[in-house]
Amino acid sequence: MGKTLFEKIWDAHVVKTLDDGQSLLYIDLHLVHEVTSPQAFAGLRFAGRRIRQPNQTFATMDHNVPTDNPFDVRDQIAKKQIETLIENCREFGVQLADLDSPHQGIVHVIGPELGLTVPGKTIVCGDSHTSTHGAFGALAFGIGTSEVEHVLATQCLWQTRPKTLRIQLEGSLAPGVTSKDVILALIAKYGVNFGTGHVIEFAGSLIGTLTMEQRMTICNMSIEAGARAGLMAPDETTIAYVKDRPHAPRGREWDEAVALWRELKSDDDAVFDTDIVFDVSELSPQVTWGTNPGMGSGVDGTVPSPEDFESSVEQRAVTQALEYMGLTPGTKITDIAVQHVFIGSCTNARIEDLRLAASIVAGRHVADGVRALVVPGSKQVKRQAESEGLHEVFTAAGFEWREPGCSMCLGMNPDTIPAGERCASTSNRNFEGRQGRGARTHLVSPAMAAATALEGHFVDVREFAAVHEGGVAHGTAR
Ligand SMILES: CC(C)[C@H](C(=O)O)[C@@H](O)C(=O)O
Ligand code: SF4
Repeated sequence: MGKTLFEKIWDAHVVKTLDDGQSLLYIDLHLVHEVTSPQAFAGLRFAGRRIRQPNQTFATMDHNVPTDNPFDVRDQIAKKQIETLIENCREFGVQLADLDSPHQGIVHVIGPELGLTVPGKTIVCGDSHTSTHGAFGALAFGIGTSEVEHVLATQCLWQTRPKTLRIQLEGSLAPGVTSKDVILALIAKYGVNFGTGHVIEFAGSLIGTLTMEQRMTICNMSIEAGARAGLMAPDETTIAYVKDRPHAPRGREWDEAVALWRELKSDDDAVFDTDIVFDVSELSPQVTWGTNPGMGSGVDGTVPSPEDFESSVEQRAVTQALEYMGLTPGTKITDIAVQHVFIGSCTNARIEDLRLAASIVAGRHVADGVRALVVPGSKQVKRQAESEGLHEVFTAAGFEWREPGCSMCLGMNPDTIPAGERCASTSNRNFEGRQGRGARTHLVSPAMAAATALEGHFVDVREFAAVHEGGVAHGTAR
């Protein structure tokens, strides 16, 4: 019997397996940020240990960074975490994309950008959206702070072998529908737990048509389906993306690596624990109406009623969600007005996301009463966007143009939404209080966020001329 992609990477990294099924995995890349690392470094220091492989450890700061002025950290806890990361990296010899580094940015944006993320690697970070890196055919998952310490000290990690789930994405996306809509629709259909205990391999004919950035958006949110990780087999698009990036292999090492990467795919006769086929051709742009990423519908839909759901557990969850969100069943999604729009986060703050949003707002203006923010995912994304003049398109339209960081994705820095107000957000989580106490988050694609900012309420981006003129085909607008 053949092997799945996951099994190939897993088997190549197992150092030893115990009778109870736990395996010790070798970790190729350990990404670190300021929020989940302080106790881990403190533990190392306490035990008098050093880092096993400092060259395979890379740190950045993102969650706490104020995006109006990164050097003016007003919050004392944030300041302490940022300073502590700087000290820890110095003491333990870890490479750090500091606030003044040209490489600083959201950890899941900079890993791929710098060529740290490559096919076949095992990648961990004390952060759930580490699943993003799976788009390269790397086995990448989030770990807790005590595991961060374990990996720092040993470069290994104990894990139970997850099950495998394949999702075959078939068909092609309509103009204005993006990979963000694919993952939101999948989670809306199957729920936030369907991936629990599994590593998802996204396969099917759609993947080959997507850019790396679009693929990352899907893998980023596989964690919101409950999965341990999301994976996609590397192909020529992956290889072209990685080539010549600062940390990518070079010369003979590159040739050898590419030869191995071309073998990294599930064998034809590989068997998955679960197999799903999902047709994307009829998808509409998605908008979440509730308080988990699975509570969503097409923009052409309406807010559901608790009675539309079968189980009493779901009915209660929906009742509570609608109350928190201040929504009435039957309301058209397009009748929901927003006061804030956030284009950013590790899900959708890469250059293609910004190009797509800019193509929609170009020459137009943000609606009255709407505050709109664009927060590039990294310094590199920001530089690239500015070299293309995108910042001018955004600022002329009334958007704020910020410095890189997690920003409004979560309320750990000054960018928050006031209680009771509504935000169309390109991020990945819409939990209660996620963007600030009492804040109401609606998850959407960058195209939808841009269109919503202009109208002041949700609107079907497929009605925008830019979508049809410039070929805003699932997010590749230039
Ligand atoms: C702060 C961090 C631990 C957290 C995570 O693990 O995902 C954050 O990045 C998030 O998106 O909620
Ligand atoms: S951008 Fe949001 S989801 Fe991504 S790492 Fe930061 S807080 Fe987490």
